[in-house]
Amino acid sequence: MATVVVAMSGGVDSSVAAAMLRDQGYDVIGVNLRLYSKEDSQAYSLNKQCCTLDSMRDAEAVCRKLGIPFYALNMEREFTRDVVDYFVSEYLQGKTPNPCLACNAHIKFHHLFERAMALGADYIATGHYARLRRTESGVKLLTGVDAAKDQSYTLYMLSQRELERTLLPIGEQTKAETRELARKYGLVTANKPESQDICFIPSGDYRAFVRRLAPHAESPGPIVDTSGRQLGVHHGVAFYTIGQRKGLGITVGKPMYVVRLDPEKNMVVVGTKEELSSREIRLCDVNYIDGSPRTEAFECEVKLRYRGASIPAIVHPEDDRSVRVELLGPGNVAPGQAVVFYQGEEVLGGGKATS
Ligand SMILES: Nc1ncnc2c1ncn2[C@@H]1O[C@H](COP(=O)(O)OP(=O)(O)OP(=O)(O)O)[C@@H](O)[C@H]1O
Repeated sequence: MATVVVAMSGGVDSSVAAAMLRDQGYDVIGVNLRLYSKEDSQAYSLNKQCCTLDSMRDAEAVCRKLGIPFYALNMEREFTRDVVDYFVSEYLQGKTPNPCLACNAHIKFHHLFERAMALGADYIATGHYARLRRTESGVKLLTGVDAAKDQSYTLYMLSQRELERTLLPIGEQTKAETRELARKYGLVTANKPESQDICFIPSGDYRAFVRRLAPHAESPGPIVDTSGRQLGVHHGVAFYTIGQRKGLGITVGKPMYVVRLDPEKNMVVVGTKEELSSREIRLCDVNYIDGSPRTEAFECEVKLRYRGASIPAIVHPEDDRSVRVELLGPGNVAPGQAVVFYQGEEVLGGGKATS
C-alpha cells in the first residue's frame, strides 16, 4: 500500500485531505510544520490558523481521530530564511513578494517533500484547492473545482518530479463539501474559519511587520510624477506597492497610483491609471508544468495575482527561463509578482515579473 505524508496545518482543508486519503486506502502520516513563532504574543494569539500550538494540537487531534501517526517538524530556520527574510528583502528592493508561493516552493515542495521521499514515502499531499490529472504525457495541473477557492496560481512552479509524487485530494470538491465531510468525520477542525492571507502577519499589516524586522526601511524621500516633479514625501519605498492609490498623502486633482519604486534613488513614482497599466511584462525564472520550455509564441490567459482576473495574452519565449508577455487586456504588475499562464482550466506554467 502506498504511503502518503499529508502536510497538516491544523485547518479544515488538510484535515479532510488526510481523512479522504485514509479512506482511499493509503497509509497516511500526518505532519505539522512549525514555521514561525516570533510574532508578538497578542497578534499571535489572534492567529489560530497556522503554526501556533493550537494548530499543532488540532492537527494532532485529527490524526488521533483518524487513527494515523502524527509528527511535528520544526522548520522555523528554513521558513525564516526562505520565506520571511525573502519577503522583507523584496519589499526593501521595491518589489512585491508572494510569501505563499515561496512557502510552497521552498518549504512544502522542497524541504518537506525531500524529507518525505528520503524516508520512503510515495507521495506528499496538501489541502490546496487545485487538481492533478495523470496522463500518458505527464501530470497536468488544473484549477480547483471551486473557482472561489482555486489555489492553482500558487503551485505554478512545481516540476513533473514533484507533481508525480503529489496528491491534492480536495481540489476535486467545493469548500462547502469539504466542511460537510469534516463534520461527517467528526473532525475538530470542521468549523474553523478561513486562514489569514499571510500566516505570519496575523494583523494583516505588512508595513508594520517590515518596519519591525528592518527598521532602516524607514527612510523618507520624494514622491514624484513621471516627469520628475515632486508631489510629496514618502516614508520608505518598502512601504509602497505598485498600483497603490490610498495613503500617498498627495492631492493633484485626479487619482494617482504608484507606478514605479526606485530604491536606489529612494524615490516613489506616481502616475495616472493609463501610466500604471502595462502592455508588456518581462518574466524570469519561468517554469513550464510539462517540463518543456516553449520556443514559439503561444496564446493563453494570464493571472497577475492570486485572486486576479484572467487576462488574454500572448507569451513570447526569449530563452528557456524568460519570456515577454504581451497583454491583450488591461492589467498591471509589480516586479516580483508571479504571472501564471492558463489555457482554460489547465496551468501551463508561469514566472516572476522583472519589470
Ligand atoms: N504549518 C503547516 N504544517 C503543515 N502543512 C501546512 C502548514 N501550513 C499549510 N500547510 C499545507 O499547505 C496547504 C495550504 O495552506 P494554506 O495556508 O493555503 O491553508 P488553507 O487553504 O487554509 O488549508 P487548511 O484549511 O488546511 O489550513 C494546507 O492545506 C496544508 O496542506
